[in-house]
Amino acid sequence: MTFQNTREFAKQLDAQDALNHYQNEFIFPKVNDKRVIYFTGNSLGLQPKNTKAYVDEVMNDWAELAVEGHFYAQKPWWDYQERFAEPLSKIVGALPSEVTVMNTLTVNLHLLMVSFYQPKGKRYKIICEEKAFPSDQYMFQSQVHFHGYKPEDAIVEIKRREGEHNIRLEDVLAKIEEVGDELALVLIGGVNYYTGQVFDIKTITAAGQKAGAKVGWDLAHAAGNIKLELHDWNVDFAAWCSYKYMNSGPGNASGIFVHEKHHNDPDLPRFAGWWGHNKERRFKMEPNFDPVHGAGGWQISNLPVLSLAPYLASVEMFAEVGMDALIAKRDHITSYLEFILHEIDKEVKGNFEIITPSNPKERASQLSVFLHGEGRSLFDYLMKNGVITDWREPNVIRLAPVPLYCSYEDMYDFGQILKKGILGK
Ligand SMILES: Cc1ncc(COP(=O)(O)O)c(C=O)c1O
Ligand SMILES: Nc1c(O)cccc1C(=O)C[C@H](N)C(=O)O
Repeated sequence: MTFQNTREFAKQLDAQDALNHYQNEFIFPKVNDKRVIYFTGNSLGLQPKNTKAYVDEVMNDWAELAVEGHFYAQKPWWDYQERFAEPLSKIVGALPSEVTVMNTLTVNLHLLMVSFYQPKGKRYKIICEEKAFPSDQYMFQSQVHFHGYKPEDAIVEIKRREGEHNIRLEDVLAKIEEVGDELALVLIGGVNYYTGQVFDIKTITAAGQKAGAKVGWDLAHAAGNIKLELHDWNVDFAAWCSYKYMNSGPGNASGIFVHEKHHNDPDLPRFAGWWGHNKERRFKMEPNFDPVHGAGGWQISNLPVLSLAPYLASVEMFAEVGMDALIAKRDHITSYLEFILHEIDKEVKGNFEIITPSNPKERASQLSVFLHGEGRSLFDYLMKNGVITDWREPNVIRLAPVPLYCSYEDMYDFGQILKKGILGK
């Protein structure tokens, strides 16, 4: 399709967009009395209008039933997490028994590393991506320390080549081969938070496992954003947060995936708690731990139902929309945004550099743009004029045109505001 940088054209695309009406299901902040153009769903998704009803339901049940709500609430609290199995398994391409919701992302990755990072003899190294999200870097450092290794020896980063912004698949595979029988774990962000690069999860997982390692994924920027087939790709484990593309609210609960092949492994260590104990016998208060079969066996504490309520509202919306429809719009609107950026760049004789891969197979709902020659004042101008984006040092803005609530007209409007911000200076 040949794109045009006009309002009429953008409106035409909106009129043809089957997901366009979903923007009415969300609450947008306002700037200058106008709803904002929201590009930061990769950091914190917008609040869906129906979320409040899910939270109110728990609040009302708590008020009316108090402790009895565990068993007699409209959605009883004691097995509230089971409502996620079906819809969430579809979002991440898993069997229902392979997923559950609990804790928060970094905590879950630590807990999964208890099971899947078991350094022994010469096999103790972890491969991760260079400049992983800082929380992951701190996690790797503290995990290898905990096991008595030195981070500079045990953590192997896959580097970008000189002058390149993204990591090449061939370099990941070469590094796995090079580390070989010293490799205990590969753990990478499925979508890089800074560049938006999507990794080839299937190929990397197979290569890591061929080298004798376990392979896990941090799917913070992937869940609800890219097509995942975690079961078929034979991924050992994964975890994600729910507050970005899945719109569940600040700091909210995480999801985990543990492949079926590990469900009956008696030698797998894990940190246990009563919510991972045999569901039928949980309240018998027995002394010996008998894990729930499946990912549920990794649960520890009873559930933060108030934080799961918005997440449940979200997964039900995703089940209704379906990942295929979301992804079709995601690719189209991201390409339209890319086109707008190129057009404005020409008009202002600028020097924008989109550091996200241009190949649609290697990117999802994010374009990260190096604004050479521009400073933070441009970002401030955008924010003051109703474009919510984020700024990452040295001068990259990240733009996530989330398909559930961004419109093509938003992309056009953004281009006009950007142009004014640059030429008006
Ligand atoms: C890739 C990645 N990993 C980990 C985190 C940290 O998540 P949390 O604070 O929920 O543990 C984030 C975002 O905050 C992230 O983008
Ligand atoms: N969770 C966040 C927060 O509480 C404050 C600021 C940012 C965040 C984020 O989630 C950042 C996000 N992981 C990122 O990709 O930058």
